[in-house]
This record gives sequence, structure tokens and C-alpha cells, in this order.
Amino acid sequence: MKIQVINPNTTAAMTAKIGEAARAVAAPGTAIDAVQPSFGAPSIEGHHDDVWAAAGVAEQVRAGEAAGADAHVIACFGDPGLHAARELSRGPVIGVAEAAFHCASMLATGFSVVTTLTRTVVIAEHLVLHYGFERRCRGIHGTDIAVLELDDPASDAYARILASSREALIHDRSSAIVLGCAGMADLCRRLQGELGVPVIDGVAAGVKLAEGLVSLGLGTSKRGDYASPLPKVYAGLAAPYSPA
Ligand SMILES: NC(=O)NC1=NC(=O)NC1=O
Repeated sequence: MKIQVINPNTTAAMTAKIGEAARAVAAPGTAIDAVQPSFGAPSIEGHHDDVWAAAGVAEQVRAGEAAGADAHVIACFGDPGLHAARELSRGPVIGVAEAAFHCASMLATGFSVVTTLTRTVVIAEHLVLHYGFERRCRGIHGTDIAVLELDDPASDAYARILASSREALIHDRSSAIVLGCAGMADLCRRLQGELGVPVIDGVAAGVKLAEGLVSLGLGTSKRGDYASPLPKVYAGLAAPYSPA
């Protein structure tokens, strides 16, 4: 099967890291196509970035459908464009936040989220409510590490995320950690080893959930609000949209 993994920001190094994290867990028969939009923000750190990211996700899902993708993973913790992507897709579309929340909820009675800039905490809060996890998510914590600082050794990102996770487990009385940024994917196993609790990276969780649904012969329902978008010409876009 082929899974398109979309980094909705436009930083190629992050797309490569996300693709590596996806391939590390993909089953032998699963091909991972890691992509990013042709336009948009280099990192997604707020509502304005999110809007552009959602349009970029729609662009990439349309291309992925034309290329025969069996499923799509939206690899940004805000799950930008998730519902629009499901209108466009025959197969499953998994947002990394939704995937991580589901997995954490099957491993612990309560989980905490550790994310990047504190200003993005409200976006994660909105997702928790939108997906119905308010009884399972015990707290969401910003570390004030910018997304593109995650790879900068000078940011001391790992130590700061580890410390924030330790505090969250105590303060929230939670038993699992959800990493609140796709850019943290490479830290997951090390953090889990040091914290001694399940640490969920949404990229890996999203890939395995997508694989599982496709292998069950399940795809996005095309009845109701996830039916294909109505065919129309979109001003300013190269090609008018017509359902596959
Ligand atoms: N909470 C976040 O900062 N999420 C993210 N921003 C990105 O650019 N990618 C993410 O996963």
C-alpha cells in the first residue's frame, strides 16, 4: 500500500525527518511518500499559519489521490485541513493529533500533551474538545520551543521537553505523554525510556492507524459531509477541482 505523509509546513528538512519517522514504523509492504505544500509557512505556530497549512494539505491530498495514495497522514499537530482532506480522499485521512489522542486513551486513563509555543496550546485544546477527549486529556503544556528550534542543539529541546513531561505527569496526575508536534517524532523512544510511561508520537501512530484501516478495507465514508466536493472552478487555482 502507499501512504502519503504530508508535512503541512514548507521546511524540507522537517519533511525528511517526518518521512524517516514514518518509514521507521511502516510495514514491509507500505510505501511512504513524504510531501509538503508548494506554498505556505515554514512552520505552523498559530491560527494564521494553520489556514495556509490547510490549503496546502488540500493541494497535496488532491495530488496524492491522483497518484493513487491509499491513505493520507496530516503530520502537523493542529491536524490542518483534516475534514477537507477527507472530502477529497477515498482512503482514510489521519491527523497526527487525533491519532495520538486515540492511542493514548487506549494506554492510560489520562494523558498530557507537551507541545511547542505556549500560544499553540489553545489549538490543541480546541482539538481535544473537537474530538471529544476532554475526559482523557488531563493537561496541555507549552515548552516555548519554536518548531524549527527542535533540531537546533542550542535550544536544549530534548531536556526541556523531558522536564516539561515530568512536571506534566505529576501536575496532571496523568500516565502517558502525547508529543504535541510532528517535529518531536525522533525524540519519542528516548523520552519513553527515560519517563517510564507511554510516549505517543502522532506521526508513527498515524501511519499504523492508516495501515490498519486500509488493511481492513476501510476508507473515508463518501456519504454526507465527507462526500467529494462539488465540482467547481476555483479562482486563482491552476486547475478546477473535479472529483476523481
Ligand atoms: N504544535 C506545533 O507546533 N505543531 C506543528 N507545527 C508545525 O509546523 N508542525 C507541527 O507539528
